[in-house]
Amino acid sequence: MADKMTSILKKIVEKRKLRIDEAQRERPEALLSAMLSQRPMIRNFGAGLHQNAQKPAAIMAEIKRRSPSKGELNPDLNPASLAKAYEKGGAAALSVLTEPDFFGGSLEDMQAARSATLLPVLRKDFIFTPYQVLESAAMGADAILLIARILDPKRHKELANLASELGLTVLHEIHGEEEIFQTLDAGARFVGINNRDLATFETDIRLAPRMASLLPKGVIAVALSGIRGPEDIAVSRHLGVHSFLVGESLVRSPDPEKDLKAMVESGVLP
Ligand SMILES: O=C(O)c1ccccc1NCC(=O)[C@H](O)[C@H](O)COP(=O)(O)O
Repeated sequence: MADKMTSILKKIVEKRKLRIDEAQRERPEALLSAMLSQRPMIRNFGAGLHQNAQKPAAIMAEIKRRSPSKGELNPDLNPASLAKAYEKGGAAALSVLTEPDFFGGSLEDMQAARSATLLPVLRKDFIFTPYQVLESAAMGADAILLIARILDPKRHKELANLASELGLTVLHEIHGEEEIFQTLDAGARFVGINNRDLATFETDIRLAPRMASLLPKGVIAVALSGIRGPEDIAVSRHLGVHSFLVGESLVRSPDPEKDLKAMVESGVLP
């Protein structure tokens, strides 16, 4: 395990280890492998993401009940109806938090959201074991998140390779420049740049465009965290990032379909 984690990440990972032990007792690897033949047809997660200023913004709309930085966001959230609103609002994909202890999520939330729409789904979790990658595929995810900061380079590559063998797309998350090499070495095609500093919880929406300019051509940058509305999307697009992950502002919205539409349509160049 990488020794570059903030204290919140350490806490989440420690708790996750206990949950993985429980899951392995409940659904051993052999069972997950058997389930693979019955998983739903994989949806193309990467197809909707882009870095084209002329297209509407590509937005992964997130489903999360609470977070360490903001506490309860929407305790009454219904994953299926929120997913439908996101689909109508023009989401490129769904991102569903499945971590239970800090975000109130579950694999059931992911499955309910996915079944309600035709959108591809990212399992948003803290993944650091091959078991979790297999579990994601068996439980119907189309894509997984791999966070560079919680992985050492060897494990990062191993998990990315396994995901690809299982037909899953990987969104690689980085925050610091020093994580770029590790991520590219793991074969990244989609790199999520987290605008939120997980040591302080401060967000800076200019971070993603700055870091995106350091990525090689052909790698798609996705701005993660802290996007509050169409103005933030327009600023980021002006600075060169056109794909986004938006959580809190949509989850708290009284009309997520309308708000998402406004974000999707924001900052398109004529
Ligand atoms: O959001 C947190 O407090 C947090 C703390 C520790 C690890 C991860 C955390 N967030 C996960 C995310 O990456 C966000 O859910 C995602 O980028 C969406 O961000 P936002 O639009 O600001 O809700």
